[in-house]
Amino acid sequence: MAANREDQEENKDRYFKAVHGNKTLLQSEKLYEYILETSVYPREPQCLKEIRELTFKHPLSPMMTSPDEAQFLSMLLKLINAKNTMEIGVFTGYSLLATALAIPDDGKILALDITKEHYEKGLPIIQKAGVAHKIDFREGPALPLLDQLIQDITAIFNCLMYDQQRLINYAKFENEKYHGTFDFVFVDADKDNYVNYHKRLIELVKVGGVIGYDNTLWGGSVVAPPDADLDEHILYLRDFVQELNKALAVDPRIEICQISIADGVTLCRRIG
Ligand SMILES: C[S@@+](CC[C@H](N)C(=O)[O-])C[C@H]1O[C@@H](n2cnc3c(N)ncnc32)[C@H](O)[C@@H]1O
Repeated sequence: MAANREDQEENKDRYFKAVHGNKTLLQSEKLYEYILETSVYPREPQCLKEIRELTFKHPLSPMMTSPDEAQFLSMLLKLINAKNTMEIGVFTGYSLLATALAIPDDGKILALDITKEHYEKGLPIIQKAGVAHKIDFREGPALPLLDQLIQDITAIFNCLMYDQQRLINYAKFENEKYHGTFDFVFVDADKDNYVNYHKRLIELVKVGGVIGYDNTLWGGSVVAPPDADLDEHILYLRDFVQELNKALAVDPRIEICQISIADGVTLCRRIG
């Protein structure tokens, strides 16, 4: 019986690690499990649970946004009344579905991912949840897609300006044109491009809007000593995450807040 209980505990531990990977910075996995079991899973909508369970079978499942972070983002979206949103890095769609559920019925999510392959796995669940109409998924590397978006917005404003230039104050319009339209942007993709994303997103998010950068503590590696024995992939991206954190800390156009949830998420509220 005792051996059985030990086996069960060991299986539980193995399951926990397989499922959650390194998705917590908490000292104790038991504490993390407590948070999930007490506050997150009992409140998790059935469709999110389905997409989570589907994703756990995927070999890349540790990439999924953690359920406690998704719950946090969902609350944040409601607090700021977000309606027009963007997500960079969709994977199977767990954080995307959490966003789609949190915004109003006429809300929008521009969802960018380099591949549609994983999104297509989660899509039937998103459709069944009745929120697919809020999602505009675009496949491709996000950086050129953002550049195109900025070009399109500029072209629309230029047309408007041409039509209306006798009626409005040109200088005022010129200032307004980049003042962004997005209430919220969640970035959870290629870390080596985060600084490049920030250069674009700061134009696209509205003043008062929020950009959330995921993985900004990068498994705690941001404070690892130079001779630490880190995985090559972690080590390579750590420099980019540190560079981003430094850049955000001194950017006068935003207020920031580093949230120590999951792998760290930095919220940036545009103020200018
Ligand atoms: C950490 S996963 C996103 C997890 C997702 N937020 C979730 O809740 O499951 C990162 C995603 O970024 C995508 N990605 C990587 N590089 C990209 C790029 N250059 N442009 C767009 N998406 C990219 C990957 O295809 C992957 O789906």
